[in-house]
This record gives sequence, structure tokens and C-alpha cells, in this order.
Amino acid sequence: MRGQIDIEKGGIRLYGQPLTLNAYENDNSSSIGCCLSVPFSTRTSNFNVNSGNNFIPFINILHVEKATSIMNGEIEITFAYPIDGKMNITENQSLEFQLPYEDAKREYIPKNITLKICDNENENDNEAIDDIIGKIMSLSYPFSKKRPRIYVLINPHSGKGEAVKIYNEQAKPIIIGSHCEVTVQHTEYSGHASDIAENIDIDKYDMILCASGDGIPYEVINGFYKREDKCKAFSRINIVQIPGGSGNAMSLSCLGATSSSLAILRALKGKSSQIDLMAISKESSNEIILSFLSQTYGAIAQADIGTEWIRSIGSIRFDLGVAYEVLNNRKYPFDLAVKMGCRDNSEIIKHFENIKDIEDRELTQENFKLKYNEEFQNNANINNLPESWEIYDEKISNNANIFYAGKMPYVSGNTNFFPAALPNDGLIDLVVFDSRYKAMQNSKALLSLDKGTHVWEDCVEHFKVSAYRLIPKKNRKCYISVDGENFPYEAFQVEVLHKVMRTILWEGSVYTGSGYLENCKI
Ligand SMILES: Nc1ncnc2c1ncn2[C@@H]1O[C@H](COP(=O)(O)OP(=O)(O)OP(=O)(O)O)[C@@H](O)[C@H]1O
Repeated sequence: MRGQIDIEKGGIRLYGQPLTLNAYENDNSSSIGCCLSVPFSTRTSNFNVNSGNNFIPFINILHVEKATSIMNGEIEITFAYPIDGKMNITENQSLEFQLPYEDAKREYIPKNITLKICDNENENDNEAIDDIIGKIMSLSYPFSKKRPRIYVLINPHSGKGEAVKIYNEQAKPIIIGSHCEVTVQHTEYSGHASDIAENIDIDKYDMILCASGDGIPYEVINGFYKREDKCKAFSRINIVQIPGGSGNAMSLSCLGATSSSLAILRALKGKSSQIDLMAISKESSNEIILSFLSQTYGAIAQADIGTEWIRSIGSIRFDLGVAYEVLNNRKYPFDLAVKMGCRDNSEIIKHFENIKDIEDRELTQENFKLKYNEEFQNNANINNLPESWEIYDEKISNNANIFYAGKMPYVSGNTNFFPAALPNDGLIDLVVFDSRYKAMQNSKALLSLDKGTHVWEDCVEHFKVSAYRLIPKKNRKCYISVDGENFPYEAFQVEVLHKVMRTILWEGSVYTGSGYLENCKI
């Protein structure tokens, strides 16, 4: 049987009909055509061309090459096939905004299809084959490097201890299908990922892929920060997380994925982008820590770190912990000083209108220089503030039960805590829960964390800053958490490092949709 490949706008379509060798491009039509006479090989896989399911979107195509057993003009296409069989679901198909939770779970496996595209091997046919392979590959990787060199870091202790299995069963087949060069390393102790990042040969890799929770990218970032050549390391290498642990905030926020196979597919296809980090100064030492995700004090930190001892009961420990804190009206007072960016939701909305996509840049040491650290190190109190900083409303800070600062929208698999977070706006999103409101109101806000609509509740303060200083005032030792890791109970100061880290963003210049503007209540 003879067939045809059409290269259309969003992918390739396979037909079982004869067609003459032909190639054309047409900007006005919805398809870019490039057709070859294609008799389907008898070895063609279970891709059924007659079922109507004959379209492979470019976003699913992993690799195309001349078939290795080439006798007479066969090509092999490897693509990521969704295990729910819904091949044709493409991005933005629905006109109504939907939070990513359902889509994020989709799982993919690689499949091969071998096509015989000419009967005889002559030079012209070979050129035509090379041409069509090149064309499909370019359209399949429009924003990213084809076949990136990947250094995979797997934390065997992540989550329920299944990261190795998840990587091998879900991510590895997609990576193999895309013919990437891969080096795999298991982390052997806490801090190993940081040591590796500090010493890795950065010329050898394009991506460090953390098959883990959020703890490994946190270590990689801090390992890079210790390097003499940190500018080169942060400029060149994409730090990416795919789910393997319990906290997969980075994967959901950047790639819109909670399944490992979808995360790696999008990591290969998405756009390498420079995002902001946060630099944290400690009161007790000169050490600077980098944070990519969040800092929290109050009920959330108590519920997260304070319930580690009942880790075996799963993620419910966290929900129970927060509910316990809030229903008991526990307060976690603090002093807060900020370099204000957007004061409230109305200013945040205006800020969204002014966001510009700034060009990527080569980093210099200047980009890592802290503006406010020296003043903090000299005197870490609330009265010794840098110019144009302000003290945050004490009535609220003395009665707060949750303080949470973040740079990514999703802080866990179903918690959209910072729906207005932007990758490189130079601002940190802050959310403060005020315990003076009735527990019912606080509970209502907590119950809407998945949708991200808590930021519109009266009991929740929502604003953006470029830097802040927090001095905890609870008269007993409490938890402070930075990117989910325990941090000493002491004053700390945070400032944005603008566009210093490289990662892959599936949606280009923004994080996964979190519905902030769509849910706007102004
Ligand atoms: N081989 C190892 N043995 C013990 N700890 C390790 C090992 N490798 C990495 N770690 C530590 O495991 C911690 C948690 O890692 P990760 O974030 O991958 O998993 P997680 O399940 O999401 O964790 P958590 O729930 O604590 O956030 C990291 O702080 C890291 O330092």
C-alpha cells in the first residue's frame, strides 16, 4: 500500500493513499504541506492510519531518522503516545480557562512508526528523505535544542522512595525515544546534589534533570552558587525538575506536569528561560542561601516541617496540621519590613499589564550582588532599614497565622498559593493570613488554595515586594521553611536576584496557568 505524509501546521498527518513527491509551504493555509509518496512498510507499528487517528502533533514527536535497517528508503518516527489514547488533545483547545491539575497527570509512552517513503535508493530520494526528516525535527523542537545533553540526578529517597522506579518506568523511555545523551547519577547522601553541582563540568551538559522532589533542585541551585564560574553555570545549564518526590512544585509550576513522562516531554520541548531566584541572608552567619520557591513561617511551616514525625501517614499530615493550627487560632507574630512592589491586588493587576518579555542575557557577577545584605548584617532589626523600605502594618503582622513568600504559583501538587507569581518580574509574592478574622473565614480561604482564589479573601493580604526582612516574634522556637527545608528560627532577609537561573518553561515566558486574572474579583 502506498501512503502520504502531510506536514501540517501542528503536526504530521499520515494517509494511506498514493501521492507524488511534492513539497510546498503556504503561509495562508492552516497547513504546511510537504508530501512524499509513502507506501507504508509492512513493519509499520500499531499506528492505525485508517482509524482517523492519523495525526501526530509536533509536540509529541521525539525523533525522526532514517531507519537503521535501511534497505530502501525507510524512516522511523518516534513519538510520545498518551496512554489515555487521546492523541489529538493540543494546548489551549478549550476556550475556557482550566487549572492544570487534570492535564498535568497525563502519562505518555514512546511509540515507533516506520515508513517506507521511496522504493529505490537514489541520490534525489536520499536528499528528499533528509529534507523531510530535518523539517519534521525542526518543527518538533521549535524552541529548544534537539537532543540536549542531560545529567540526571535521582534521589532514591524522594517521596515514598520510588524516584528510581518512576524515572526508569516513566521518564527514561521518553528520553531514550528522543535520542538524548544521558548521564545518570543517584544521590548518595543529603547534600550530594549540591556537591555535584558545585563540581560538575558545565561544558558537558545542557540540562541538570532532577528526578526528585523540590529538595534536589534547591541543592543544585545552591551548589552552582558556590562556584567561581557561577555566571557561566547559571547562564548555560537548565535546571529542571521532574516528579519523583512528594513536593513537585517546580515541575507543576514550570512544566504544568505532575506525571514524570509529561514533565520530561515538556522539558524537552519547552523554552529555556531565565527566571528570578531569591537570596536569603541569615542573622546568625554571613552565609547566603538561594531559594527558588518559597519561605514560610507560621501555620504552614509548623504543619510541614513540624509533622515530619508522622510522615508515614502521607500528605494528609500537612492538611491536618494546617487545619489544627488555624482552628486553634494560633498566632505567629513577626515584624516585617519590605521594599514594596505592588501593594494589593489592584496594583498587581496593573503590574500584569506592564510585563514585558525581556531578552535573555549573559550573566555577570554584578547580577549576583546583593543590594541590601550589608545593612542587614550590620543590624538585623526593624528600625535599621535601607532607604525606601517600609515597615509593614503591625496590626496585621502581630496577628498573623501564616506568612508565606513565593516565586512560583504552585507550592505542591494541588496548592496554587501564589497565583500571581511571574517567572522574572523581579518581585516576590507575599501572602499573609490575618487571624483576627473568624476561623471560618480563614478556613474558607484555606479551602480555596487549590484554585488560588484565597488571595481575594478579606482575611488574606496579597502583595509583591522586591525584598523583605522578617523578624519572628513568637516567644518559643518555631519552624521556618525555605523551599520546604528547615531554616533556623531567627531574623532573615530576602531579596530578588533578577533572571539569574535558567530552566525550561512550557508556556514560554510565564508559569503554568494559575487563574489569577481569570478569577479576578475587582
Ligand atoms: N541518598 C540520600 N540519603 C538521604 N537523604 C538524601 C539522599 N539524597 C538526597 N537526600 C535528601 O533528601 C531530601 C528530600 O529530597 P526531595 O526533595 O528529592 O524529596 P521529597 O520527598 O520531595 O522531600 P520532602 O518531602 O522532604 O520535601 C533532600 O533534602 C536531600 O538532601
